[in-house]
Amino acid sequence: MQLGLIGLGRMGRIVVDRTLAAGHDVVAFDLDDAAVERAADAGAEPADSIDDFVDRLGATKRIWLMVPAGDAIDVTLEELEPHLDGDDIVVDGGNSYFEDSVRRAESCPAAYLDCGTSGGPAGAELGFSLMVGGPQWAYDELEPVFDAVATGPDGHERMGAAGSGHYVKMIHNGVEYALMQTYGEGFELLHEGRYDLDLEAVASVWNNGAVIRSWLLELCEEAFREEGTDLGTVADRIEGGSTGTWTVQEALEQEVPLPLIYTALSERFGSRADDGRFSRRLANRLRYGFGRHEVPRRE
Ligand SMILES: NC(=O)C1=CN([C@@H]2O[C@H](COP(=O)(O)OP(=O)(O)OC[C@H]3O[C@@H](n4cnc5c(N)ncnc54)[C@H](O)[C@@H]3O)[C@@H](O)[C@H]2O)C=CC1
Ligand SMILES: O=C(CO)[C@H](O)[C@H](O)COP(=O)(O)O
Repeated sequence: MQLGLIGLGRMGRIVVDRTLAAGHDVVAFDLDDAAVERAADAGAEPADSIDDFVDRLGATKRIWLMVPAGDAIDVTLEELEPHLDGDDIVVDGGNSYFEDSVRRAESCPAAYLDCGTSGGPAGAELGFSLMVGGPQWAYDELEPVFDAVATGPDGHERMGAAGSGHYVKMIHNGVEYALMQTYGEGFELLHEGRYDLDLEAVASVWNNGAVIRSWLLELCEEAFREEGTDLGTVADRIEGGSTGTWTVQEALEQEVPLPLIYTALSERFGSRADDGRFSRRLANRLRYGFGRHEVPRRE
Protein backbone atom coordinates (compact mmCIF):
# COMPACT_ATOMS: atom_id res chain seq x y z
CA MET A 1 0.00 0.00 0.00
CA GLN A 2 1.07 3.61 -0.51
CA LEU A 3 0.62 5.96 2.47
CA GLY A 4 1.01 9.74 2.41
CA LEU A 5 2.28 11.09 5.72
CA ILE A 6 2.00 14.76 6.73
CA GLY A 7 3.83 15.74 9.94
CA LEU A 8 7.21 14.12 10.47
CA GLY A 9 7.91 15.05 14.10
CA ARG A 10 8.39 12.72 17.08
CA MET A 11 5.29 10.66 16.29
CA GLY A 12 4.94 11.02 12.51
CA ARG A 13 8.47 9.83 11.96
CA ILE A 14 7.68 6.59 13.82
CA VAL A 15 4.59 6.07 11.63
CA VAL A 16 6.86 6.52 8.59
CA ASP A 17 9.50 4.09 9.83
CA ARG A 18 7.08 1.37 10.88
CA THR A 19 5.06 1.66 7.65
CA LEU A 20 8.22 1.42 5.53
CA ALA A 21 9.50 -1.51 7.61
CA ALA A 22 6.27 -3.39 6.86
CA GLY A 23 7.00 -3.07 3.12
CA HIS A 24 4.63 -0.22 2.24
CA ASP A 25 5.52 2.94 0.29
CA VAL A 26 5.46 6.33 2.01
CA VAL A 27 5.21 9.84 0.55
CA ALA A 28 6.31 12.31 3.23
CA PHE A 29 5.64 16.02 3.76
CA ASP A 30 6.33 18.47 6.59
CA LEU A 31 6.70 22.25 6.77
CA ASP A 32 10.19 21.55 8.11
CA ASP A 33 12.43 20.69 5.12
CA ALA A 34 14.99 18.99 7.35
CA ALA A 35 12.33 16.57 8.63
CA VAL A 36 11.39 15.74 5.03
CA GLU A 37 15.06 15.11 4.19
CA ARG A 38 15.44 12.77 7.16
CA ALA A 39 12.32 10.83 6.11
CA ALA A 40 13.73 10.58 2.57
CA ASP A 41 17.00 9.22 3.98
CA ALA A 42 14.92 6.56 5.74
CA GLY A 43 13.31 5.51 2.43
CA ALA A 44 10.24 7.73 2.05
CA GLU A 45 9.46 9.67 -1.14
CA PRO A 46 9.86 13.36 -0.24
CA ALA A 47 7.29 16.01 -1.20
CA ASP A 48 8.07 19.74 -1.08
CA SER A 49 4.50 21.09 -0.92
CA ILE A 50 0.95 19.80 -0.47
CA ASP A 51 0.44 20.02 -4.26
CA ASP A 52 3.57 17.97 -4.84
CA PHE A 53 2.43 15.56 -2.10
CA VAL A 54 -0.96 14.87 -3.71
CA ASP A 55 0.65 14.57 -7.17
CA ARG A 56 2.89 11.81 -5.85
CA LEU A 57 -0.03 9.85 -4.39
CA GLY A 58 -1.96 7.43 -6.59
CA ALA A 59 -5.52 8.03 -7.78
CA THR A 60 -6.86 6.53 -4.53
CA LYS A 61 -5.26 8.42 -1.68
CA ARG A 62 -4.50 7.12 1.83
CA ILE A 63 -3.24 10.00 3.98
CA TRP A 64 -2.12 10.07 7.64
CA LEU A 65 -1.89 13.43 9.43
CA MET A 66 0.48 13.59 12.43
CA VAL A 67 0.62 17.36 12.96
CA PRO A 68 -0.23 19.20 16.22
CA ALA A 69 -3.93 19.23 17.12
CA GLY A 70 -5.93 22.35 16.28
CA ASP A 71 -5.28 24.83 13.47
CA ALA A 72 -2.57 22.72 11.79
CA ILE A 73 -5.17 20.02 11.04
CA ASP A 74 -7.71 22.49 9.63
CA VAL A 75 -5.09 24.31 7.53
CA THR A 76 -3.80 21.01 6.11
CA LEU A 77 -7.31 19.71 5.37
CA GLU A 78 -8.21 22.95 3.62
CA GLU A 79 -5.28 22.47 1.25
CA LEU A 80 -5.92 18.75 0.76
CA GLU A 81 -9.68 18.81 0.27
CA PRO A 82 -9.80 20.04 -3.37
CA HIS A 83 -7.77 16.92 -4.25
CA LEU A 84 -9.92 14.40 -2.33
CA ASP A 85 -13.03 12.37 -3.12
CA GLY A 86 -15.13 9.67 -1.45
CA ASP A 87 -12.74 6.84 -2.34
CA ASP A 88 -9.91 8.51 -0.43
CA ILE A 89 -9.13 8.13 3.27
CA VAL A 90 -7.64 10.64 5.71
CA VAL A 91 -6.46 9.53 9.17
CA ASP A 92 -5.82 12.06 11.94
CA GLY A 93 -3.46 10.24 14.31
CA GLY A 94 -2.93 13.19 16.67
CA ASN A 95 -4.64 14.26 19.89
CA SER A 96 -7.48 16.22 18.29
CA TYR A 97 -10.55 17.19 20.28
CA PHE A 98 -13.22 14.61 19.39
CA GLU A 99 -15.87 17.19 18.48
CA ASP A 100 -13.43 18.77 16.00
CA SER A 101 -13.02 15.31 14.48
CA VAL A 102 -16.78 14.87 14.14
CA ARG A 103 -16.98 18.26 12.37
CA ARG A 104 -14.06 17.39 10.08
CA ALA A 105 -15.52 13.97 9.25
CA GLU A 106 -18.76 15.67 8.18
CA SER A 107 -17.07 18.22 5.91
CA CYS A 108 -14.18 16.18 4.48
CA PRO A 109 -14.88 14.76 1.00
CA ALA A 110 -12.77 11.69 1.89
CA ALA A 111 -13.58 9.05 4.50
CA TYR A 112 -12.20 10.43 7.77
CA LEU A 113 -10.73 8.29 10.54
CA ASP A 114 -9.95 9.83 13.94
CA CYS A 115 -7.19 7.73 15.43
CA GLY A 116 -6.13 8.11 19.05
CA THR A 117 -2.50 7.06 19.30
CA SER A 118 -0.90 5.91 22.55
CA GLY A 119 2.60 4.72 23.29
CA GLY A 120 4.51 7.93 22.66
CA PRO A 121 7.90 8.21 20.97
CA ALA A 122 9.34 6.02 23.72
CA GLY A 123 6.98 3.20 22.73
CA ALA A 124 8.19 3.06 19.14
CA GLU A 125 9.95 -0.28 19.42
CA LEU A 126 6.80 -2.06 20.54
CA GLY A 127 4.43 -0.15 18.27
CA PHE A 128 1.48 1.97 19.28
CA SER A 129 -2.01 1.37 20.63
CA LEU A 130 -4.51 2.83 18.14
CA MET A 131 -8.14 3.74 18.91
CA VAL A 132 -9.94 4.44 15.64
CA GLY A 133 -13.28 6.10 14.92
CA GLY A 134 -15.04 6.44 11.55
CA PRO A 135 -16.37 4.32 8.70
CA GLN A 136 -15.79 0.57 8.95
CA TRP A 137 -14.79 0.23 5.27
CA ALA A 138 -12.02 2.81 5.68
CA TYR A 139 -10.76 1.12 8.85
CA ASP A 140 -10.74 -2.27 7.08
CA GLU A 141 -8.93 -0.79 4.07
CA LEU A 142 -6.18 0.66 6.27
CA GLU A 143 -5.78 -2.47 8.40
CA PRO A 144 -2.33 -3.33 6.92
CA VAL A 145 -1.05 0.12 7.91
CA PHE A 146 -2.64 -0.07 11.37
CA ASP A 147 -1.03 -3.53 11.82
CA ALA A 148 2.34 -1.95 11.02
CA VAL A 149 2.01 1.18 13.16
CA ALA A 150 0.40 -0.57 16.15
CA THR A 151 1.91 -3.40 18.19
CA GLY A 152 0.23 -5.69 15.63
CA PRO A 153 -3.38 -6.75 14.97
CA ASP A 154 -4.23 -6.61 18.70
CA GLY A 155 -2.88 -3.06 18.99
CA HIS A 156 -5.68 -1.37 17.07
CA GLU A 157 -9.45 -1.47 17.12
CA ARG A 158 -12.33 0.43 15.59
CA MET A 159 -14.15 2.08 18.49
CA GLY A 160 -17.24 3.23 16.58
CA ALA A 161 -18.56 6.23 14.67
CA ALA A 162 -16.73 9.47 13.88
CA GLY A 163 -15.10 11.02 16.94
CA SER A 164 -15.08 7.83 19.02
CA GLY A 165 -11.35 7.17 18.50
CA HIS A 166 -10.33 10.59 19.78
CA TYR A 167 -12.99 10.36 22.54
CA VAL A 168 -11.43 7.15 23.86
CA LYS A 169 -7.92 8.64 23.59
CA MET A 170 -9.02 11.79 25.45
CA ILE A 171 -10.24 9.68 28.37
CA HIS A 172 -7.09 7.52 28.16
CA ASN A 173 -5.11 10.70 28.76
CA GLY A 174 -7.29 11.61 31.74
CA VAL A 175 -6.44 8.22 33.23
CA GLU A 176 -2.76 8.90 32.40
CA TYR A 177 -2.90 12.16 34.40
CA ALA A 178 -4.42 10.42 37.44
CA LEU A 179 -1.91 7.54 37.34
CA MET A 180 0.99 10.00 37.15
CA GLN A 181 -0.49 11.90 40.08
CA THR A 182 -0.90 8.83 42.27
CA TYR A 183 2.61 7.53 41.57
CA GLY A 184 3.85 11.06 42.30
CA GLU A 185 2.05 11.17 45.65
CA GLY A 186 3.32 7.74 46.71
CA PHE A 187 6.91 8.56 45.82
CA GLU A 188 6.64 11.98 47.47
CA LEU A 189 5.62 10.36 50.75
CA LEU A 190 8.43 7.81 50.40
CA HIS A 191 10.87 10.67 49.69
CA GLU A 192 9.72 12.85 52.60
CA GLY A 193 8.94 9.98 54.96
CA ARG A 194 10.63 8.06 57.77
CA TYR A 195 13.24 6.05 55.89
CA ASP A 196 16.16 7.04 53.71
CA LEU A 197 15.01 5.14 50.63
CA ASP A 198 16.52 4.52 47.21
CA LEU A 199 13.46 5.26 45.07
CA GLU A 200 14.90 3.55 42.00
CA ALA A 201 15.12 0.36 44.07
CA VAL A 202 11.53 0.82 45.31
CA ALA A 203 10.26 1.32 41.75
CA SER A 204 12.28 -1.65 40.56
CA VAL A 205 10.96 -4.03 43.18
CA TRP A 206 7.40 -2.79 42.58
CA ASN A 207 7.86 -3.43 38.88
CA ASN A 208 8.70 -7.04 39.60
CA GLY A 209 5.41 -8.67 40.50
CA ALA A 210 3.73 -5.91 42.54
CA VAL A 211 0.02 -5.17 42.04
CA ILE A 212 0.86 -1.60 40.92
CA ARG A 213 3.50 -2.52 38.28
CA SER A 214 3.03 -0.69 34.95
CA TRP A 215 4.85 1.07 32.12
CA LEU A 216 4.47 4.41 33.91
CA LEU A 217 6.10 2.82 36.95
CA GLU A 218 8.95 1.58 34.73
CA LEU A 219 9.30 5.21 33.60
CA CYS A 220 9.43 6.27 37.29
CA GLU A 221 12.27 3.77 37.78
CA GLU A 222 14.06 5.21 34.73
CA ALA A 223 13.57 8.76 36.01
CA PHE A 224 15.11 7.96 39.44
CA ARG A 225 17.97 6.09 37.75
CA GLU A 226 18.75 8.98 35.40
CA GLU A 227 18.00 11.98 37.68
CA GLY A 228 18.72 10.60 41.14
CA THR A 229 16.41 9.70 43.98
CA ASP A 230 15.51 13.38 44.65
CA LEU A 231 14.98 14.07 40.89
CA GLY A 232 17.95 16.45 40.80
CA THR A 233 17.22 19.63 38.87
CA VAL A 234 13.80 18.59 37.56
CA ALA A 235 11.47 21.59 38.14
CA ASP A 236 8.12 21.32 39.96
CA ARG A 237 6.19 22.54 36.94
CA ILE A 238 4.02 20.32 34.72
CA GLU A 239 3.18 21.43 31.18
CA GLY A 240 0.44 20.10 28.87
CA GLY A 241 -3.15 19.78 29.97
CA SER A 242 -5.44 20.09 26.96
CA THR A 243 -6.56 16.46 26.83
CA GLY A 244 -7.12 16.36 30.60
CA THR A 245 -9.15 19.58 30.44
CA TRP A 246 -11.39 18.09 27.74
CA THR A 247 -11.84 14.93 29.82
CA VAL A 248 -12.96 16.96 32.84
CA GLN A 249 -15.26 19.15 30.69
CA GLU A 250 -16.87 16.02 29.26
CA ALA A 251 -17.29 14.55 32.76
CA LEU A 252 -19.10 17.73 33.86
CA GLU A 253 -21.40 17.55 30.83
CA GLN A 254 -22.14 13.87 31.45
CA GLU A 255 -22.43 14.45 35.22
CA VAL A 256 -19.86 11.71 35.91
CA PRO A 257 -17.66 12.46 38.94
CA LEU A 258 -13.93 12.24 38.18
CA PRO A 259 -12.27 13.61 41.34
CA LEU A 260 -8.90 11.93 40.73
CA ILE A 261 -8.54 13.14 37.15
CA TYR A 262 -9.71 16.64 38.13
CA THR A 263 -7.21 16.76 40.99
CA ALA A 264 -4.38 15.64 38.71
CA LEU A 265 -5.31 18.34 36.19
CA SER A 266 -5.53 21.06 38.82
CA GLU A 267 -2.13 20.02 40.20
CA ARG A 268 -0.73 20.78 36.74
CA PHE A 269 -2.28 24.23 36.69
CA GLY A 270 -1.21 24.85 40.30
CA SER A 271 2.36 23.87 39.49
CA ARG A 272 2.63 26.79 37.08
CA ALA A 273 2.11 29.60 39.58
CA ASP A 274 5.34 31.62 39.37
CA ASP A 275 5.81 32.14 43.07
CA GLY A 276 3.57 29.57 44.70
CA ARG A 277 -0.19 29.16 44.78
CA PHE A 278 -2.05 32.35 45.76
CA SER A 279 -4.67 30.24 47.53
CA ARG A 280 -1.97 28.54 49.63
CA ARG A 281 -0.48 31.97 50.47
CA LEU A 282 -3.90 33.29 51.53
CA ALA A 283 -4.53 30.22 53.70
CA ASN A 284 -1.12 30.80 55.27
CA ARG A 285 -2.05 34.46 56.09
CA LEU A 286 -5.57 33.52 57.33
CA ARG A 287 -4.05 31.14 59.88
CA TYR A 288 -2.39 34.24 61.34
CA GLY A 289 -5.70 36.15 61.06
CA PHE A 290 -7.66 33.76 63.24
CA GLY A 291 -4.96 31.98 65.21
CA ARG A 292 -1.97 34.33 65.29
CA HIS A 293 0.09 31.47 63.87
CA GLU A 294 3.48 32.55 62.56
CA VAL A 295 3.41 33.46 58.83
CA PRO A 296 6.24 31.83 56.83
CA ARG A 297 7.46 34.54 54.37
CA ARG A 298 9.08 34.22 50.95
CA GLU A 299 12.80 35.06 50.63
N1 LIG B 1 4.52 13.07 21.61
C1 LIG B 1 3.65 12.23 22.18
O1 LIG B 1 3.90 11.59 23.22
C2 LIG B 1 2.32 11.99 21.55
C3 LIG B 1 1.78 12.90 20.66
N2 LIG B 1 0.54 12.69 20.12
C4 LIG B 1 -0.06 13.64 19.19
O2 LIG B 1 0.52 13.45 17.89
C5 LIG B 1 0.53 14.71 17.20
C6 LIG B 1 1.96 15.03 16.77
O3 LIG B 1 2.75 15.08 17.94
P1 LIG B 1 4.34 15.08 17.90
O4 LIG B 1 4.85 14.22 16.81
O5 LIG B 1 4.76 14.81 19.31
O6 LIG B 1 4.62 16.60 17.55
P2 LIG B 1 5.97 17.25 16.96
O7 LIG B 1 5.92 18.67 17.34
O8 LIG B 1 7.15 16.44 17.34
O9 LIG B 1 5.79 17.10 15.37
C7 LIG B 1 4.81 17.80 14.64
C8 LIG B 1 5.32 17.95 13.22
O10 LIG B 1 4.28 18.51 12.43
C9 LIG B 1 4.87 19.48 11.58
N3 LIG B 1 3.83 20.42 11.19
C10 LIG B 1 3.20 21.33 11.97
N4 LIG B 1 2.25 21.96 11.25
C11 LIG B 1 2.29 21.44 10.00
C12 LIG B 1 1.55 21.69 8.81
N5 LIG B 1 0.57 22.60 8.77
N6 LIG B 1 1.87 20.98 7.70
C13 LIG B 1 2.87 20.05 7.74
N7 LIG B 1 3.60 19.78 8.84
C14 LIG B 1 3.30 20.47 9.95
C15 LIG B 1 5.99 20.10 12.39
O11 LIG B 1 6.95 20.73 11.55
C16 LIG B 1 6.54 18.87 13.11
O12 LIG B 1 7.55 18.22 12.35
C17 LIG B 1 -0.06 15.74 18.17
O13 LIG B 1 -1.44 15.86 17.96
C18 LIG B 1 0.20 15.11 19.53
O14 LIG B 1 -0.68 15.57 20.53
C19 LIG B 1 -0.17 11.55 20.39
C20 LIG B 1 0.32 10.61 21.23
C21 LIG B 1 1.58 10.76 21.90
O1 LIG C 1 -1.03 11.76 24.29
C1 LIG C 1 0.05 11.74 24.85
C2 LIG C 1 0.44 10.62 25.72
O2 LIG C 1 -0.57 9.65 25.80
C3 LIG C 1 0.97 12.89 24.64
O3 LIG C 1 2.21 12.73 25.26
C4 LIG C 1 0.31 14.17 25.01
O4 LIG C 1 1.08 15.24 24.56
C5 LIG C 1 0.09 14.23 26.51
O5 LIG C 1 -0.96 15.08 26.80
P1 LIG C 1 -0.76 16.43 27.63
O6 LIG C 1 0.05 17.34 26.75
O7 LIG C 1 -2.14 16.92 27.88
O8 LIG C 1 0.00 16.05 28.88
